[in-house]
Amino acid sequence: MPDIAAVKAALTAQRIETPSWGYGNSGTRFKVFAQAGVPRTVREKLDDAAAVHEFTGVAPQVSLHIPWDRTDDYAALAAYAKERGLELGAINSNTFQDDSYRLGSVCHPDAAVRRKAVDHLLDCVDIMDATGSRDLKLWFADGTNYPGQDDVVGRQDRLAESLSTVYERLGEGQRLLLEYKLFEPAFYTTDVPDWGTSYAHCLRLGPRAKVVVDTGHHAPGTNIEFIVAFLLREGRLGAFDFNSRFYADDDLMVGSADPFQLFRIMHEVAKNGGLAPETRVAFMLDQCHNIEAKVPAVIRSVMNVQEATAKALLVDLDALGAAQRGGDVLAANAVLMDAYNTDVRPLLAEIREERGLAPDPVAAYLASGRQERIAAERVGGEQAGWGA
Ligand SMILES: O=C[C@H](O)[C@H](O)[C@H](O)[C@H](O)CO
Ligand SMILES: [Zn+2]
Ligand SMILES: [Zn+2]
Repeated sequence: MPDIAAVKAALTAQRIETPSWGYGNSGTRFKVFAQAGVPRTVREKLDDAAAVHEFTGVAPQVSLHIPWDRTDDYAALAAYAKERGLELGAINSNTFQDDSYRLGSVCHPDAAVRRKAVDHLLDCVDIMDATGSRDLKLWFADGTNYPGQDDVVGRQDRLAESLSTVYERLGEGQRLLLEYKLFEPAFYTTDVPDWGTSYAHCLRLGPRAKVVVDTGHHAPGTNIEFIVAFLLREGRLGAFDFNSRFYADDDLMVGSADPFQLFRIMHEVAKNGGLAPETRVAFMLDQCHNIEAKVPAVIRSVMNVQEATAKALLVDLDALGAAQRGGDVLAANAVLMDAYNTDVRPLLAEIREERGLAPDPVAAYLASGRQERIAAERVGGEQAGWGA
């Protein structure tokens, strides 16, 4: 049976990184709904991230997205975050919102456009030097919409060349994380469409290049936990972009669409050393709260990851191993389902209370009146959102 003290220690040590853009306005091509109290500045986004950490105790890092979070003094921004108990986490590049990237960025046929994209990526590494961030997170919208539009191998050559230029620039302790995505905004080929393509480029680059698994970026029915287990075995799982979806890259609250899938993923993570600090897997959220209140939604998402992790840590690995070695299919499956069907909310409430936190962070946040306060204070100015 799992050692409860060890389970509690692992849950207390968990670190979940929240996305700055999750606090801003977001939507779809049909509508971006503005909400009262939405941040207007990167510092107000950090204030919201600090509130999530204040109520959950396990969200001390926040990812930035450049240029959405561009500022004049990143060292000062890091100090602002530190004063609020936060660290600036992954730096996300953005080579998908400039007109010159219509036919791609690092894979674009035109060398001048590729140069522009690579210069932006190098700027992001400069920002990492200033913020103390260790991870450069790269997602490319690059791809094609019609057969024949461009040369598949040619685009891979351009991608490899661009990535190696950036990899060479990485400083001490810094990593390059390459995110894949099946489709959107490209609808025929995507230049980094799946884990295999990202993994192959990472192998070619070197040991500090790792794969990002965004849980919304797979074809329906993909066994994501297999990919996670494989990458952990290879030492190439760099990070998660957690969210959930019913159809495509819906970016809904992690665990809201398929909590069993999240549990299966966290089972492979916990079982294969993915929670160990030295493995350096970053657990990030990548979500957009188009219609729901944003800070409570991020708090709920952090709790969903905690619950899936707690269930995964309660798997009786000895019993599971024995059943697997004995070929006892039903017993092996039952071991996992026992853990999954365990209500871990009392355990998590107990851990929070032992840390001086409220047992139910969402209820405590809503009762704090902070949501009403920021809605009253954050009037005027331009609300943050995609592209703002
Ligand atoms: O679909 C886009 C990817 O998930 C990226 O991680 C992107 O940078 C992020 O979603 C912000 O839009
Ligand atoms: Zn993502
Ligand atoms: Zn995505």
